[in-house]
Amino acid sequence: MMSLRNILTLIVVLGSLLPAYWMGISMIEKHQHDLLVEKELKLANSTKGIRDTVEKELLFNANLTQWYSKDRLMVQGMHNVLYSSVVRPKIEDFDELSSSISAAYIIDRDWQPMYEINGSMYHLEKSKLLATVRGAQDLYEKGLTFHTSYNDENLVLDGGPSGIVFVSPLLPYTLVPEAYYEPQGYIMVLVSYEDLAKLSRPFLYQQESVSFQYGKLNKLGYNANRFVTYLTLNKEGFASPVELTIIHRISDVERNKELAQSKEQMIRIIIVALCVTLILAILVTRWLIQPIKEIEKVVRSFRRQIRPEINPHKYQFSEFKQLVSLIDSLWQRVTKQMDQLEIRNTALREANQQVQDTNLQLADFNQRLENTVAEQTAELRASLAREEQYQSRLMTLIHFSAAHTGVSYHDIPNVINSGLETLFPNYGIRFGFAKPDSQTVITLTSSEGNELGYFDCDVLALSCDDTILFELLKKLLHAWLELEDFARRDKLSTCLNRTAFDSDFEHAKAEMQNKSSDFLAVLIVDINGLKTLNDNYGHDRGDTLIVKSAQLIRSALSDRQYLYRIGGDEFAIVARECNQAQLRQLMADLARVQNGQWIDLNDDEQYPLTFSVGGASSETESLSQLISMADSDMYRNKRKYYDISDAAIL
Ligand SMILES: Nc1nc2c(ncn2[C@@H]2O[C@H](COP(=O)(O)OP(=O)(O)OP(=O)(O)O)[C@@H](O)[C@H]2O)c(=O)[nH]1
Repeated sequence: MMSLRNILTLIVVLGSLLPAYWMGISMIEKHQHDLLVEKELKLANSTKGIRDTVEKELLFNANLTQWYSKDRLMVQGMHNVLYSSVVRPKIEDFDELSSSISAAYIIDRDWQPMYEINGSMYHLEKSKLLATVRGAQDLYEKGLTFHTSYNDENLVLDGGPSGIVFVSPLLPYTLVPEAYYEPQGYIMVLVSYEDLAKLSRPFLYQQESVSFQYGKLNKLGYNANRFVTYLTLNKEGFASPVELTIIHRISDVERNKELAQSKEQMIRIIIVALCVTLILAILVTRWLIQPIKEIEKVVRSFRRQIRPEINPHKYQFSEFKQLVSLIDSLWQRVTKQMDQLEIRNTALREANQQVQDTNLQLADFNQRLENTVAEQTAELRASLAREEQYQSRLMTLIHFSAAHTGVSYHDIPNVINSGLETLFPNYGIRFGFAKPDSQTVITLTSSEGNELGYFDCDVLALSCDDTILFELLKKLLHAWLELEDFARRDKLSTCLNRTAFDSDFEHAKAEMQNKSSDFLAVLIVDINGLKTLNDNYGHDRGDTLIVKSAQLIRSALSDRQYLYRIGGDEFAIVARECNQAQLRQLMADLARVQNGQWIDLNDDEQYPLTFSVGGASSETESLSQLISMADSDMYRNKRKYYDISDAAIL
């Protein structure tokens, strides 16, 4: 932003320089115009000066010529030995009187050259000039002066080769018009153009020249560098007026140089005038802006919050004094009000700080409250989700436990495992009727001690909810499996019953056909002499025999070999992975376990516990023939038993 000081400086400087500049330009233009006029005037004056000088000189020379032609001593000296000695001094005086006479000849009445000044009589005698001037004899006899031009370099020894010639007859008489005279001789004066040009030199600039032509030349074409004037010299005693063409060759270079020098001088003067004006303008500006600078100082001081020292004598103008005084009073009022405002602001800042502190505390409290609410909400949401998931799993469990209808016994593990995968997808819990080879087996046992099935499950890995859910599942399954087991169990012997045998044997055959097991063996066991015991000691004793027989048979079996009571005193064993050799071993074991076995009838009576065993393995028999072959084998062994018994009794 421009300051008032700069604008004022600009106005003063421009206001003073611009008029001076315009005035200077106008002066230069006027001066140039004057110079051009002066140039024309000088040119005209030069030409006039040349013409006047030449005219004056020629007139002077003509006068001298005529005057000397009437000098009595010279006329007498022409043909008089006594006076002849005065001719030369006379002619020498003549030469001294005129600065422009190039040569002068004195010629006798017979046109014989006699004296010369700066000439050659020899050459004059032979020159055309002499012949020419002789031709004007009738003019001489009238006492007139003849004039012509010459162009012969030999006629003037020290001077120009061309010029004007004046010839006047030497007459001892006073001239009377229309009278005839007899010339006593002739005086011939040669004025060279070169000498006339020397006389014109003061009127010429360097590189300018002037030349002369005898007569009036009208055929000169226009040339801007040439100024032509005509001189007509008419004098009493001349045969005719002398006409001379003066050709002044002008040099514009020199004249323009003079103009340029004059213009340069004028410009210098104007520049000096402009500088002086500028200095004056600066001085005036400094004087004018002094109070403005003082006001600026005052304003800067106020801006720095410092009250300046105000000196009224530094201001030339009363307006500035009033302005500074006004600013000072305003500043005092503003300072007072600012102090009051500062006090209020301090109070407001403190109040604001308190509000901010309170707000911060509130914000902190809100934040903590929000965090607590968010945490509790998240916990609640998670709890609800867990509850929902738990309920969903419970519902799954309920649906699962309620969907037992129509499931065959051998499909039960598949159904249970499917349910386990749904309920405990992350734990890999498995269920089966066969005991797995694992460290984490959980056995499901019936209320009567029968093993209903096996879980392969790491209970410790289960979460609290999953443990509860698993226990619930176990209980539900326990009820289901116990019911199934009850249906498959013979009450008396606690062995599996005939229904279970039919089902299990069909399942075992199916496994064989699916190649999931190598061999299958079936054994038929029939108790010996049950009818006799029943008949003689009652059914209770018979039941005891059945129960103890079942216990003995079971003691000989492994985990993969199952015992079934398929008739009153008849049992069946289904043995998986059992070839012919293993079958023989099992039959041997069954024979071994019954050795020395009996039941007590009373204190001193016992009844032998024996049974006949027959078996068949799929290694040697077809599956469809296994039971009948085992049965046949058992009867064969029973007959052997009785044969041996009968033989012993007999
Ligand atoms: N105490 C008792 N007897 C039964 C039971 N079921 C069937 N019996 C009897 O068992 C007897 C079987 O007779 P048999 O087939 O001749 O058998 P056995 O007397 O052992 O003769 P062998 O088989 O040839 O050795 C019948 O008298 C049946 O009444 C039962 O649950 N309890």
